[in-house]
Amino acid sequence: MKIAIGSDHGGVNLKAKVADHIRSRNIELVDFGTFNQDSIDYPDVSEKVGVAVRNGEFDFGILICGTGIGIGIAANKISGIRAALCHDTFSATASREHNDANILCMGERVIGPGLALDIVDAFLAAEFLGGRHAARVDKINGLEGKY
Ligand SMILES: O=C[C@H](O)[C@H](O)[C@H](O)COP(=O)(O)O
Repeated sequence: MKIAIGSDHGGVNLKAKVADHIRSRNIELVDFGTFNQDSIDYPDVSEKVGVAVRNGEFDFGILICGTGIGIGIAANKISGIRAALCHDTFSATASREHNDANILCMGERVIGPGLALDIVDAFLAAEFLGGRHAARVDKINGLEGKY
C-alpha cells in the first residue's frame, strides 16, 4: 500500500503524527507538505495530493487542515477523487465500505491525535463492499462534469 499525505499550516502538527504512525506500520508514505507553520492555502495541497491519487500513483490520500473541511472540498473538485471528512471511526470505515473514499480528511483543530490515528487505521483496514454501493459510486462519477 502507498499513501500520499498533505496538510496546510492548520494541520501540520497532526500530519506529522499521522505520518509517523503510518511509517511505523511499514506503509509507504510520501509527504507533500506543508512542513512548517507558515500560512499557506489548503487548495494547493489538495491539488497536489488529489492529482497524485487520481493518477494512480497512490492507493489513498490523507489531507489535514484546521477543520478538514476546506481541504476536502477542494480535493473533491478533482475528478476521480472521493474525499471523506471523518472525525469518528464508524464514518472512516463506512467511507471505504460504502463510498469507496480514496482520500481521508481530518481537522487538527477538531480532534486529538489519539482519535485521529484510530481513524486512520479504520480507514486503511476497511474495503469497499461493492454491490449496491458500486451503483451509487457510479452515479457519483456520473455527476462529474455534468453541471
Ligand atoms: O477549511 C479550512 C481549514 O480549516 C484551514 O486550515 C483554515 O481555514 C486556516 O485558517 P487560518 O488561515 O486562520 O489559520
